[in-house]
Amino acid sequence: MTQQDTSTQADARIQEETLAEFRDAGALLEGHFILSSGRRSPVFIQKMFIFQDPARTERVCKALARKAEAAFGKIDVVVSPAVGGIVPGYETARHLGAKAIFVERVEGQFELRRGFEIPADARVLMVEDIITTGLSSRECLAAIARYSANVVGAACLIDRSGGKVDIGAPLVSLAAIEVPDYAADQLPPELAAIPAVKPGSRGLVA
Ligand SMILES: O=P(O)(O)OC[C@H]1O[C@H](OP(=O)(O)OP(=O)(O)O)[C@H](O)[C@@H]1O
Ligand SMILES: O=C(O)c1cc(=O)[nH]c(=O)[nH]1
Ligand SMILES: [Mg+2]
Repeated sequence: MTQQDTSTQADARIQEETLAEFRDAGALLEGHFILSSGRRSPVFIQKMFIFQDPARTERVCKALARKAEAAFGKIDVVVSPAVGGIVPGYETARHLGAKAIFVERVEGQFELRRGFEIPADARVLMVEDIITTGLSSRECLAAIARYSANVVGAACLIDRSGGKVDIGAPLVSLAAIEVPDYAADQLPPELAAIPAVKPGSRGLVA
């Protein structure tokens, strides 16, 4: 067996364990969901059902830290997009021995606030919770780029594009699965028949 076979098997095991954590947490929801990108899906991965359980969060983020470290080496600073990225960013940073900071939306645009800074020589990892189209990740990376930071890679818990998305930085995920989503004006009839809900925070007004 080659080294590549061994790492493919390890990745498959990590993917199974990660999906089992989400399933056991009741985080794999079915219905009609409006995603952050505006696309619609019959499936929503409610990551907060993982993050409300510190022990479960520790297990998945420890695995993400090990995978990110193997791919990108030493990390000094983890930057995550609020809201969903804050908890996994912090917990992954804890296992990497790195700092954890986040960008948040100010009039719709991600910015570093609260006095957060990225040292010029820091090796930065962007940590997302779930990636669908990669829009939020690209916006987060664009915000980080304004600080001339050295982004060495990105990591997420679940990549819903099945590994197809290009966020403009090398990406590792614990699980890469293809989940269907549709343009709002191209809904299959069974989805159109269900009232839509929007669980995420993009575009929320107080
Ligand atoms: O790859 P994308 O198409 O951008 O979708 C994924 C993004 O959607 C969710 O965030 P959302 O904006 O819904 O808000 P949240 O972080 O508060 O959950 C999730 O946390 C990712 O940031
Ligand atoms: O695309 C999204 O907005 C999205 C999908 C998903 O399954 N979970 C989530 O938190 N966001
Ligand atoms: Mg988010």
